[in-house]
Amino acid sequence: MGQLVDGKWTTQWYEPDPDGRFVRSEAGFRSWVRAAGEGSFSPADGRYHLYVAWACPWAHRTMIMRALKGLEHAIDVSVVAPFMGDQGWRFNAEVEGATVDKALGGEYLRDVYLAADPRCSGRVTVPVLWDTQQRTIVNNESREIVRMFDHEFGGVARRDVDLAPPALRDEVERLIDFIYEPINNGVYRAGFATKQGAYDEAVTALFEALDHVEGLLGQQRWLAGERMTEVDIFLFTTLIRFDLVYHTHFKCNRKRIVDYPNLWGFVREIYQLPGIAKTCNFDHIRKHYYQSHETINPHRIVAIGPQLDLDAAHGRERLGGVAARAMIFGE
Ligand SMILES: N[C@@H](CCC(=O)N[C@@H](CS)C(=O)NCC(=O)O)C(=O)O
Repeated sequence: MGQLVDGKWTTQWYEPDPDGRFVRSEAGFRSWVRAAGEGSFSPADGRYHLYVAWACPWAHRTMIMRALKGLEHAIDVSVVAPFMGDQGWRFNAEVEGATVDKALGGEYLRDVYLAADPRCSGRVTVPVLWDTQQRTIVNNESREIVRMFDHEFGGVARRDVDLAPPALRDEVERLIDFIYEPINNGVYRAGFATKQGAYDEAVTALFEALDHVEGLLGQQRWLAGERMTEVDIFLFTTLIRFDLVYHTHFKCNRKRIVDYPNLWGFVREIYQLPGIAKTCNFDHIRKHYYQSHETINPHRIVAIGPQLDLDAAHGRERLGGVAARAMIFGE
């Protein structure tokens, strides 16, 4: 684990605030691909390249949106190896499920950042959307990459589905914000806390939010109501990792997701959609978390984890609403 400072790699762990709280830094590349042709990044088949880690919930969001929109043919993907050591994310095609850097051929993910900006400073994170034409990073913030795939690649995408439609847009934004701090980032805030008070604060807010969402998903099929939207993907990528790693490794162990009938059914409905199971690499998820965070797990032992029956009937039809399979795949 490390970061770039003025183009130089430094090996340093996350710096907590004085109260031991984990502080996540802002993504640095924030340009947009625009369908309307404003600006210099326009959508095109084969032009953009996506860098991901199968382990990472933020990268996972973009892989799910790519699959649901039918963008696999248009946006190729390079996958880093699960272990993130002192040198940061690394490409190693000898590890099953990982690839070389197909766009640039470098050894480390930081080489992609340095190709975009030789004097780059900041954390070297996945996901990264790379433009093969201008040879630069367009964006490295998952929320924005998801939105671009959803709205800006219409001419290229094989499936005509909108997961943040105008009538629901404000509600989707509100819900994305609502789940971000206590849930998506909350598991990290619990896991990376270096003082008891910081951990207590994070883990309490996390389970309060999960309890709330459990109640909501007992009344309606999706977070924004009748139909699946982007925010359901954002919740899913945290929940699918929860019982395997966050529960044990990040000490989020008041309950498991399987103990929440509505959350667990919700996870299964999304997991069972065409193309989603193959975006869930449980081997990379387990190895990445348990092996990479030496301060939390110094001997890097990978915990066995529970056996999850993700293919069991999800039973979400009883809530009415729109089945995602019908909405997206017309089945
Ligand atoms: N805000 C970013 C966060 C991305 C992020 O933190 N990714 C993690 C992997 S789960 C990473 O690459 N961390 C490397 C580091 O912090 O050095 C997003 O949502 O895209």
